[in-house]
Amino acid sequence: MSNPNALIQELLNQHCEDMPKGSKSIIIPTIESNLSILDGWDAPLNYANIVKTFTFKNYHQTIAFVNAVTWLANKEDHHPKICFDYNSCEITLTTHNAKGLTMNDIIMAAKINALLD
Ligand SMILES: C[C@H](O)[C@H](O)[C@H]1CNC2=NC(N)=NC(=O)C2=N1
Repeated sequence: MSNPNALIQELLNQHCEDMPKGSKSIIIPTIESNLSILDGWDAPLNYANIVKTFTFKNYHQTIAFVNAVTWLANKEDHHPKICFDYNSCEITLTTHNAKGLTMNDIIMAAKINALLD
């Protein structure tokens, strides 16, 4: 088994790909092995999506993060659901065109975590 940092770096080196309508979602073992290296991300809804809640000190920090995530989403053309409050932000990733999870969601999760490194 490769070291987690190398696997995360591999994800960070990748970019989201175009997923036409009807694209296949990834299988549960692939989701689980990636989640085991992605700090804080869970698949609570029967692997339909992955979710992580980030917490911050105040609204300035929260919206700076939200702005960074929206910038990344447009750059990668893969758009998460973002719910935020004064000091927290819940990100939900799924691939609408696959009606489930694809590697785009895994890549985005790694890139979102890296925003806070
Ligand atoms: C045409 C465009 O690339 C697609 O509609 C993209 C845009 N962003 C997307 N974001 C997400 N989360 N799922 C998609 O299927 C998706 N499709």
